[in-house]
Amino acid sequence: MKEKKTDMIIGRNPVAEALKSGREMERILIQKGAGGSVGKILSLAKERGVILQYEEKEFLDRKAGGGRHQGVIAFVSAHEYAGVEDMLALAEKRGEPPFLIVLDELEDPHNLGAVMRTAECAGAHGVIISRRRAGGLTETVARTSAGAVEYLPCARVTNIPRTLEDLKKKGIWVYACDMDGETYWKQDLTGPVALVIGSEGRGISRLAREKCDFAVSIPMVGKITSLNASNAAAILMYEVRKQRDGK
Ligand SMILES: C[S@@+](CC[C@H](N)C(=O)[O-])C[C@H]1O[C@@H](n2cnc3c(N)ncnc32)[C@H](O)[C@@H]1O
Repeated sequence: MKEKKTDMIIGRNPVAEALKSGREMERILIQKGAGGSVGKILSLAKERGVILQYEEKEFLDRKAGGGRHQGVIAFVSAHEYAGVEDMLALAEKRGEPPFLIVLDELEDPHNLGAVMRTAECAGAHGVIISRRRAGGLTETVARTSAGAVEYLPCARVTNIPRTLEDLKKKGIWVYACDMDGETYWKQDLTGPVALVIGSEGRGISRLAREKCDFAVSIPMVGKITSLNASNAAAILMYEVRKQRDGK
């Protein structure tokens, strides 16, 4: 029989968001005596009939590999990745031009989590990551995203340049986010857009860059040569939001 894959979700906020999103949940470990916002998690879990298992702090520490669990750990079915088609369908359902983020082999799970969080808040329709380098939607990503992974479609693709080519064929304008580009507020980002963000060390690969229609840049006036990838992504995603909201 095929074994069902499970993931752990650690911490109050991510577990609460997973419960609210309706994600299939096997059980939740609760630290004995934990109070405060745990009450909300308990009522959400009871509403959904999720099994609650009360344990001592040391037990949760062992499971989480440390004390960062805030008294709550959930076991959920492994994350299912979306396809680019699901993102386009979501855009259509919302009656909006597609708004996608493509991460060209970002490596730091904290950056991926932060991008997922901002993308969800800014109303993007999905984040596309590379199967080759990115570690996927791990527990660290889920926690850093503050639960955004529960709501925002994420697709894993084997070849980013080919994916960019496919997006262009679907009428989406592909923007390389790069230090060497046109100042971002001078660009019209109101149409169907995919923002490509490069990796922490290498930036956007040459092959991916060649597939981009435009390059957008956030002006750099200090001595440091680039912004953190998730910060750059956040600025550009909110420029799309601002332009789309007509402000
Ligand atoms: C840490 S930077 C990569 C730096 C890398 N050493 C390079 O030279 O490309 C990670 C990514 O964040 C985005 N980024 C950082 N600063 C940016 C800026 N000023 N304008 C546009 N995108 C930027 C780009 O997508 C970049 O590839």
